[in-house]
Amino acid sequence: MANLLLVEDDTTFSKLLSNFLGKHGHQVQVCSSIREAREALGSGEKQVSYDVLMLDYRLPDGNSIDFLKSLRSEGNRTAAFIMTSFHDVRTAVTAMQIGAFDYITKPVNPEELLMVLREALNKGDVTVTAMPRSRANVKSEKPTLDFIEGRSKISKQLYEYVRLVSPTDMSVIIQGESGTGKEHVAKSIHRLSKRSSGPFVAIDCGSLSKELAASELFGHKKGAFTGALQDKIGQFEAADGGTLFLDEIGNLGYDVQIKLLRALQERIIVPIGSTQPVRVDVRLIAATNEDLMTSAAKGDFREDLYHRLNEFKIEVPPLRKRGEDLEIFIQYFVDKANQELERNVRELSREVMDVFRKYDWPGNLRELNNVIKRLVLLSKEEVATLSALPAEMITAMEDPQKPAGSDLKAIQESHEKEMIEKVLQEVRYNKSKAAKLLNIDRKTLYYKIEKYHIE
Ligand SMILES: Nc1ncnc2c1ncn2[C@@H]1O[C@H](COP(=O)(O)OP(=O)(O)OP(=O)(O)O)[C@@H](O)[C@H]1O
Repeated sequence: MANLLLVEDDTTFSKLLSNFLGKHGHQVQVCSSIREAREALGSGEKQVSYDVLMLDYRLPDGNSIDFLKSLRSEGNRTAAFIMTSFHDVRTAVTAMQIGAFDYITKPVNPEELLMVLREALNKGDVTVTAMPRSRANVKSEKPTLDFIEGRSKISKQLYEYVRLVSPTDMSVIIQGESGTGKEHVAKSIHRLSKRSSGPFVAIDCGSLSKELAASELFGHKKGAFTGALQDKIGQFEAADGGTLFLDEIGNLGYDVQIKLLRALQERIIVPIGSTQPVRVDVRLIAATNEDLMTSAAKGDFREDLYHRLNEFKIEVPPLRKRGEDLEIFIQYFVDKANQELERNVRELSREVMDVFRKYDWPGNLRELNNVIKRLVLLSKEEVATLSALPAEMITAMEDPQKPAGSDLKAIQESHEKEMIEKVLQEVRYNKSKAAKLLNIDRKTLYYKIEKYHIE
């Protein structure tokens, strides 16, 4: 039996859901707003712990992504998943970056809900999936080989770079949208490196609170701060002789960035509260889904650290640009889901394949994996048909405006480009004036002019 916190403002739906989950032996605390959820979670000594948080995306007093973000920054690591209507899927994708375990689309399919819940319970809280993903790795984890490279030109180039940089000791930045497989690429680099018999330690910087980040990375001495009840080894030391993978590195605070730079330059770290430097031999791989150059230009990320990390950069392409790979990945995920869920789906109907080819997969491989898992779970026959896809996905495909209108990033960028061009014309290409009017610094403006090929 699990202890669940359900935050959902649709009372009919939350009643249905809690009855259903109750029948499956779970205890459900229902709240209809963020304020109520905060009360239910308690604080300090009165903190109540839950096994899983189930959050509706839109709530009367805010959205659950911001809510989860603030919970994570307060150190709450309870496994969480978000329930959202199809139109919010992109937002849900960002939720995964901040440590939501998964998302499911509404209307919620009961079998799918139980599957996601089971997986969340198996993984436990995100201390087990994020940082401790590293702790489990401390003893030289052999990265799993359960991945495929793909055959498209862009994938071939990706793995050519991987093979090129692996044997060196260069720091690497892996850049790519959420769910494209950056961690997989990092593991491949480790596996092909001279350090492969050493540990591969992965840390999700997005789920580290500001207060705990330094201690997680560099360790601390007993009594260094309230709550430091004993000495703790940081992940840098845990990765000694191997590879340290920092996912979502852009989320590290400025102070930690300074310490990180020192660790990279001098190959020593100093645990919090200690005066004793510790020598470490670690190769660093960092992943990001934002452009660190822009963050550096904006002053959010230290430029010196950026250059130190950027000895080699690898771009992991979004799924929509991987062409023929889509089919290979579909087959791979169908086989995997058949095995996991004890199903026997041999193929996807032509209509399903059509939808898959037209869809632009904002959540990339992770989203494809999730959609296929659901499809396989709901398909009792050998051929999976449209009926097992979320209805909203099909509607979106039938809407001719959809492909052009759904890529939020593309829309944003095109607006940004238009605005920059307009302002530049207005000030007769005086870049200082333009930067002032656009409320960005000159460096960022130059960067964007280059990025958008503005003449
Ligand atoms: N080459 C691959 N072969 C098979 N599965 C893959 C491959 N790359 C990624 N995946 C699967 O896709 C999902 C996302 O991969 P991964 O976590 O590496 O992405 P990411 O880019 O690091 O995500 P995030 O930006 O959220 O940190 C995982 O379930 C992973 O197993």
